[in-house]
Amino acid sequence: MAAVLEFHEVTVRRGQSILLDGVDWVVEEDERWVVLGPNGAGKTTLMQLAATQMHPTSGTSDILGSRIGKVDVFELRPRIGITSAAIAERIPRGEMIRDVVVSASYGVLGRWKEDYDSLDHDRAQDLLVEIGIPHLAQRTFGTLSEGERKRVQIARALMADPELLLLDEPAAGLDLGGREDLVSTLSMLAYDPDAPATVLVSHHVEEIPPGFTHVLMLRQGKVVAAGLLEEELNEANLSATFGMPLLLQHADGRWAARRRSRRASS
Ligand SMILES: Nc1ncnc2c1ncn2[C@@H]1O[C@H](COP(=O)(O)OP(=O)(O)OP(=O)(O)O)[C@@H](O)[C@H]1O
Repeated sequence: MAAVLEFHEVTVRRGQSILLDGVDWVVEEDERWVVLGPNGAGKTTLMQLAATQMHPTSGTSDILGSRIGKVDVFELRPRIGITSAAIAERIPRGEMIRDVVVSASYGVLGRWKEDYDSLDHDRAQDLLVEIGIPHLAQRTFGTLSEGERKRVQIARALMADPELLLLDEPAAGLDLGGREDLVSTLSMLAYDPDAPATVLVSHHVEEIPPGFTHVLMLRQGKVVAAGLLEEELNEANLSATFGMPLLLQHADGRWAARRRSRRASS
């Protein structure tokens, strides 16, 4: 199995701050990773490296078989699908949903004068069906709920048939129903053998979709644990990652965590 992402001793420094500190990480093509960590742990920095938007200060980063720093990243980027709040902000509010999705095949945000052929439109429509929102094709982005917008972004990220899918906090800001809808969509993708290698960033174990296989846990730029979810996602690692004693439950493929009560831990 080929590695789609390979970080070796990756460190990122900005002035006196160390954003990531000696990170080793390998993602293979059939794996679905969740990256967990508290605010400021370095998750966004890690995603920027994975998206080829940043170089390590030291160490090496290989994405889709190419060493970052020695390759034209503009050739790599169309092979990577990304959803993030920053990208969502740049989607024009008056854009029709089918155009938000189809324009990803040209790597543009906001339709201009490109010609898309019927194959592109068919693929965009198929993705909207797969993500569960075909009825929104004629709506404009500005009229959608947060949960609907998140799903449009996932369809858009899949449009160019990427080899690596990066989802930066896709459930942020969703209500309970929206989160559950999104988790089940991501779970469906996780179980699809044709879906790309996927990395999902989250603050919450409740957002881990069934079918995800691996976890990377970060605290203060350092890897606390990385490996198979069933081995590495445990109370000791989660408590060390979030810096407090946590109880962790796992039932029906879903995870839940809460602070261990002081009485129970004494
Ligand atoms: N240019 C910079 N100079 C100095 N420090 C920075 C710079 N950019 C980010 N940081 C710091 O690096 C740390 C990691 O930031 P990052 O955004 O990667 O964390 P995160 O895990 O994504 O956090 P959150 O969950 O809050 O989004 C933070 O403490 C942040 O303040």
